[in-house]
Amino acid sequence: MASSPSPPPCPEITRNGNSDDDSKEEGLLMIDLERVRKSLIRQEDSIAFSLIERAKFPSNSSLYKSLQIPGFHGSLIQYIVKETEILHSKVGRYESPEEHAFFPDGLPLPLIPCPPKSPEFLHGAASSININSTIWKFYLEELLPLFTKQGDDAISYACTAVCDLNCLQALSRRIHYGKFVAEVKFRDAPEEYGPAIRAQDRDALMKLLTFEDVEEIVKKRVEKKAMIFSQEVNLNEKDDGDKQQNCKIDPSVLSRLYGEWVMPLTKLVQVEYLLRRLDK
Ligand SMILES: C=C(O[C@@H]1C=C(C(=O)O)C=C[C@H]1O)C(=O)O
Repeated sequence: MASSPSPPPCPEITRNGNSDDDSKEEGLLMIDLERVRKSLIRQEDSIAFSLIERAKFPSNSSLYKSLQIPGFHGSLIQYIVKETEILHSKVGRYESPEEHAFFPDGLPLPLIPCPPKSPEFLHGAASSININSTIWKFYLEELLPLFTKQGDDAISYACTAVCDLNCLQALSRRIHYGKFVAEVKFRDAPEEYGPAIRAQDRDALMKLLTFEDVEEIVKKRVEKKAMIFSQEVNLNEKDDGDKQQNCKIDPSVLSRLYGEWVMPLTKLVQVEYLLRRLDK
């Protein structure tokens, strides 16, 4: 990945995190966790819509098989994602600590000027955490078969791949947002996290950062969002029919996606980040 200039901080968080007034800081950091959670809630919309868009196309499995492209070894999806990331890197996408490439090796530096440096919100170790290879694998192998119809239309591979790219990027952004979640949790209670970090105790960290009641709410909310966002909208109420049946995507897939992958992987990112949070 491009190494300079250094990434800008998350603007929402830094505004409050820069306070040097200790008496105010505690209250502000509580707000920060709320802000971070708000961002996660907004990202649910992006994930739900990206899956609904991908569900327009059949599985189109040829897209994921190796094929002959001059100068490239791999599948069409790999080619499209890799080339897109090269372009995005040239315009500074990966200078943001919220963005992570699926093919980070050898990305070009930005060709355009980047915003001026400001203090970073995350610990420097954050940039070494990238679990996109895990996200890539579960998305292609386990998630796609759950919400796409089996079949190959032979004509819309490129459009299908663009939808896959949007899904992958939305999932990656959400899961790696765990770095920000972990940072605000640490700043909020360094005395609780400190001993577990020094002992490099993964289980203790996982316990500290887990809120099961929040996770249950998240699963219910994403299922409801999937149902509302993917309904056919009719102006005549009598044409509404069975709302659940007319969905473009099975709403329970969203709840499963969050329960089995998104939240466990967000927590994995949080643990990985915290383990390095006190590194010098
Ligand atoms: C993200 C948080 O940390 C954990 C992970 C969650 C998630 O990924 O949605 C939800 C609750 C927590 O167990 C949080 O506390 O909001």
